[in-house]
Amino acid sequence: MSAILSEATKLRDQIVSVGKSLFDRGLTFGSTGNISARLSNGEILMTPTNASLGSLEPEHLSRFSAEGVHIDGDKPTKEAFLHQCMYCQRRESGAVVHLHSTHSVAVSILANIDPEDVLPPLTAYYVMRVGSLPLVPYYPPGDKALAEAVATRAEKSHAVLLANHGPVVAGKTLLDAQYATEELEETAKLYLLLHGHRIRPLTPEQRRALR
Ligand SMILES: O=C(CO)COP(=O)(O)O
Ligand SMILES: [Zn+2]
Repeated sequence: MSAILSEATKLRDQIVSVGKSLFDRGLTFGSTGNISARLSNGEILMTPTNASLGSLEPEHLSRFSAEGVHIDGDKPTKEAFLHQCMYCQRRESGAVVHLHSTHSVAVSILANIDPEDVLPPLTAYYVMRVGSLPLVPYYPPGDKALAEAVATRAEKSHAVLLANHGPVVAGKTLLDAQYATEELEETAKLYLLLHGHRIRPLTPEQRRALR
């Protein structure tokens, strides 16, 4: 019991510090974005709705039972169902990060992107941390249909891009999810920087060698 309590305390503190780090570096803004992390007993901690990731408070995080019932804490993010869908599809995941990071959102608005895999394999780290990135069709934030559309793609990829909205990334740990989300944002930035230039992405062979 006390082991799970100290695990929960550590995870709460980690969600707060990751949120602040992402917010302070402009990776999300206002009250956009949400973070969740799963405890070893299956409970899930989530950021509250309308909270700034820059000023989260550990004791105010929303807590869900392993069965998905809101137990305590503030009213959860409106994307709670989306986070739960991600965990259902990816049993090994310990955390999910969703941001409105500018370059990723910009790419999610481009016409003529490949909905099966939005970004080319520009760098090794993108391939290693993100891999493939399906586009989820547009639905309003918090819509159950958005969560269901994420679920159908999450089986194949731990990272998805919500059209005209932003990325959702699952990771084994919160740091894994954070780093992959950051890698995705930097790669989206590179992709936009390279617009109009002839590019030389990694070859299929180079990509395969990184797996
Ligand atoms: O990013 C968001 C919705 O997609 C923010 O919503 P919440 O404030 O409810 O977490
Ligand atoms: Zn959002």
